[in-house]
Amino acid sequence: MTEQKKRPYQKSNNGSGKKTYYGKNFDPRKSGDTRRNTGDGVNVRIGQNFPLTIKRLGINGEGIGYFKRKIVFVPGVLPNEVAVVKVTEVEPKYIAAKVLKIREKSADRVKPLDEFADNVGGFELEHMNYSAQLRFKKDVLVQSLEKFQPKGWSDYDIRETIGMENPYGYRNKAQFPIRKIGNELSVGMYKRGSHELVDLPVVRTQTPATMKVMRTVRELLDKLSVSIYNEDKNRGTVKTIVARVSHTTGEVQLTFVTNTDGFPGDTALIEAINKALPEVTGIFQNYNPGRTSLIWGEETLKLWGKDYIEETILGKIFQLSPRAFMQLNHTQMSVVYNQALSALDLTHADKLVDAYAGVGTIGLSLADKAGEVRGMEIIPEAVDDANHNAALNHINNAKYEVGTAEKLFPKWQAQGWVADALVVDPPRTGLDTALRREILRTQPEKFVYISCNASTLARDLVDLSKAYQVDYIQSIDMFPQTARWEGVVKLTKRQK
Ligand SMILES: C[S@@+](CC[C@H](N)C(=O)[O-])C[C@H]1O[C@@H](n2cnc3c(N)ncnc32)[C@H](O)[C@@H]1O
Repeated sequence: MTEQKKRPYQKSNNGSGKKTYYGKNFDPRKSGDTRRNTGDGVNVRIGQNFPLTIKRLGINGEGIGYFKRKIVFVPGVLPNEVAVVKVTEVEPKYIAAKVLKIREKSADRVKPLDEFADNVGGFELEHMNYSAQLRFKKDVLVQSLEKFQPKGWSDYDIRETIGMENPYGYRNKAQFPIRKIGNELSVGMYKRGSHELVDLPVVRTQTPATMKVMRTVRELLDKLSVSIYNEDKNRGTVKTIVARVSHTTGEVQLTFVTNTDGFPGDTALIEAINKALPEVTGIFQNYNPGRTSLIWGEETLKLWGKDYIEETILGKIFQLSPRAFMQLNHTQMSVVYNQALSALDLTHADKLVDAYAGVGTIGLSLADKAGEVRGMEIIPEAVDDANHNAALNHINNAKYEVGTAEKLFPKWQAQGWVADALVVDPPRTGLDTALRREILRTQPEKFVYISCNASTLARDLVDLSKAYQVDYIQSIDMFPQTARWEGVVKLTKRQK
């Protein structure tokens, strides 16, 4: 088979007059062909260096500059900086590059507290001072609105991002793979764009409690010679360690994700954990065999201790089993829910729908302000937890059902249960088209959209703004030091 046939993805004229075919993973350095005319007359090759002025940050926190009018993405740089960069990827629509040297530094640049921040994912903004990070999060929203242009967007009241007093130590769950590298155990995160695991003794965005458990468990696994997963051979037992702490009680739930059904050495390990870490109140095994990009498998077994940890949110208690979803930042989660509460302005006559409910944290927190609450969620265990949490808090006016928002919302309306108020909190993909259509058809009086993706929010607002006006958008920083955005939108029905 010829080279062309193997890589039929995209064509490029490499300047020689011949057509060359490049695949997604094609590395021209290995083929000896390093020149790329990217189809727009811009000749650039992988490995080429040039100085670049950074104009702004993109939605993933990467710096954006232009090389001969072509967009260049560079992680780790800030607006107004001038950097010498080296091209790592050339694509028809963009160039990717890495920084070699920063010639002119931004006044917003700070030294990251996490020394590995430039290397592993999840710390995209740690080199930027915190007030600049908050400005960036407002800007991400503006960029998305500018791109999709929902009705009236340029007049939206976009409020200053609510940040944290201390933008560190907020992550209440650590989920770290573990591998044996040489004679050492590494527990941490993968290097950006690679499969190289970096051992992380300190991660400043994590709560100290999760890191203490992580590091102590690493030592105990080593001391007791517990079998560790070897990915190359697809053998061994412990793959991932998950530690989740309750902000309310300080209790830690510990889960070992394993490659094997059995867990040799677990009795001695549990005994040692009990002695060294009294804050661990429940230990679980989740079985997830083989090479897979999914962290969790289907089966979870309690090895020792309590079934749940308990968390309090706006005065309500929530029991969390190992797989139950809970926002990672307890402090900012309360800010988001309070924002939703004040934007909804519920009365005891209101029927409220809590769409994309997880374990019911939003609807149950708001239940005593509403007449009735119904929620839906696609994960059956989460729905069981939501109904269980309703009973635990003596909430009699809320019930949760398994199913998609796009199916159940219209079904309830058709059955005569018509919502006065709606809160949606979808995953990053945003609202399903069918749900948007149904919202436009039924137009609940009160409507709040909680979003974790400015881009899909802006897309959804193109539809929703046909019937609703956007009163304001409040960004809330749920993930300091990262580029991730979160916000609450208050929508009001347009006057006919
Ligand atoms: C961003 S989480 C929000 C969870 C919850 N509201 C909270 O604050 O913890 C989104 C939830 O939507 C659920 N989900 C995803 N697609 C859904 C759909 N089409 N209909 C209903 N729920 C869905 C996910 O399982 C997940 O629990």
